[in-house]
Amino acid sequence: MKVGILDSTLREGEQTPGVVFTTEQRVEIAKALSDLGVSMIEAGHPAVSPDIYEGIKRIVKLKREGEITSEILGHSRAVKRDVEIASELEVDRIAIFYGVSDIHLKAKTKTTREEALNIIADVVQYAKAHGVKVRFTAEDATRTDLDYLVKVARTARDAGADRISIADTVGILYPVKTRELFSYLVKEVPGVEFDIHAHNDLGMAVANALAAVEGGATIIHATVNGLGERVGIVPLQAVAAALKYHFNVDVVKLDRLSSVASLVEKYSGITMPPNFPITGDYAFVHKAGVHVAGILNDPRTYEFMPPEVFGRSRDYVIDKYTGKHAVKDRFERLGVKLDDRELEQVLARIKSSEGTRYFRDVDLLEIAEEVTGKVLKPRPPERIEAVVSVKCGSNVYTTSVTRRLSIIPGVKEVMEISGDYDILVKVEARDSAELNNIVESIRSVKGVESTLTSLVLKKM
Ligand SMILES: CC(=O)SCCNC(=O)CCNC(=O)[C@H](O)C(C)(C)COP(=O)(O)OP(=O)(O)OC[C@H]1O[C@@H](n2cnc3c(N)ncnc32)[C@H](O)[C@@H]1OP(=O)(O)O
Ligand SMILES: O=C(O)CCC(=O)C(=O)O
Ligand SMILES: [Mg+2]
Repeated sequence: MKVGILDSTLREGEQTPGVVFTTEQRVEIAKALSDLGVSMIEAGHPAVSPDIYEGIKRIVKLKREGEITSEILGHSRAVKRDVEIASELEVDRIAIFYGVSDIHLKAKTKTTREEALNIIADVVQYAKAHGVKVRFTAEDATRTDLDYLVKVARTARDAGADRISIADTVGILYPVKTRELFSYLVKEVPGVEFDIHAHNDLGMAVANALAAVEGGATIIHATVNGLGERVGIVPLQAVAAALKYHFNVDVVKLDRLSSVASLVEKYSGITMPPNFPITGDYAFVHKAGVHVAGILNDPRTYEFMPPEVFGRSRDYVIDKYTGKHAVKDRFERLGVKLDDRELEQVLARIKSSEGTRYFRDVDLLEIAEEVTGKVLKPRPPERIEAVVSVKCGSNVYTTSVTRRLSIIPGVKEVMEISGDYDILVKVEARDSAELNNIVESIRSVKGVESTLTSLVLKKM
């Protein structure tokens, strides 16, 4: 199967409310995406602002120096000045978009269908005359009259575009319809390749992307963590995993997805929910007793692929949903031997402790000590705990920083305090690399001026 990823974190992703990348961040993200192995990077729309222009310039330089290998694209309206700005940067490809549904023609560009075809042909030819590859994007394609959409695609092709992006701009497709649409376009407009740009308004973007590929699309647009206008587009990590699972295609280096996701989380300020596919904190964490008993025998019972493929590891949590197999395993890992009767008693205590969200190892040891009447061997904590003191900038509303800090994964408690620092954050991490990521996330919150991190060495 021929399919690649166009990553649009730097263009569509930066259209997420509240997200702005600095030039440095843009370059760092582009480098990380290239190292990840995406085929194309939509690096931004250079006519939008001087910093985007500068960022793309530096990305193109890295491409020339061999530091970046993905194809670099600049976005552009069907406006000659936009094309000139993109082509002076010597990007590999200019992606020219034009809204082609009647709604867009009427409300935005105020053109007739015929006029729009002329504009598209004219601007695509103009870009080609600058010696650059051209993708034409039919914006709002999925609400466009199908016969007219075919005319648009043929016009762009005849003017020199070798790729056409079919944009589901308001995210209304569903998979069967998507496959039919792409099969039809591939048949009706030979001589070009198609991209799918799927928005996630109805939560079907990944499914639509796969359906488009079945219909003949060869490039999927995605963003890291699914960033983009409104609710965003196809999340890179989910679609990459789906392509691996269903078609055994490696579109990126899967074991690097997590680190790129963390990087974009840090720079975008948009935190991944813990239940986010593949790279969310809970993507490979199990809970129900039946599930844990299953995975202890064979992880395939409740995992579609091993977490190690994605550079992650498996875990399970203990609360009232737990069963004897999980508790037994947890105590074995802690090096504590309990007989069946003791395990049953521990389990009964866990189940009757209303409202407890997690039983950490230290809590389990405490219960086991009560049940057995023995002092059990204390052991070093298997998770690193730390306290991060945070100083806010002047004129910053501390409570708004507190709120933002409290949703960072790994943050367990946030307190506003008096004294040299303004906020105290208790964090918990699996290892020092994860602790470092959490502290970096704290430092990137708007309003945080400085931090001081203290490791917890012993707790009584
Ligand atoms: C679905 C998508 O996400 S497509 C990508 C959208 N990307 C962007 O909007 C990038 C960020 N945008 C910007 O920085 C600005 O909107 C700019 C620089 C592009 C244009 O700014 P301005 O000239 O101030 O115009 P403004 O944004 O208010 O309005 C858009 C104008 O572009 C026109 N336009 C919109 N789309 C297109 C297009 N694809 N081709 C040509 N003209 C277009 C509109 O008709 C309107 O023209 P008007 O000034 O004659 O009324
Ligand atoms: O250029 C594209 O492929 C897509 C443009 C866009 O972001 C959209 O229509 O949603
Ligand atoms: Mg879009």
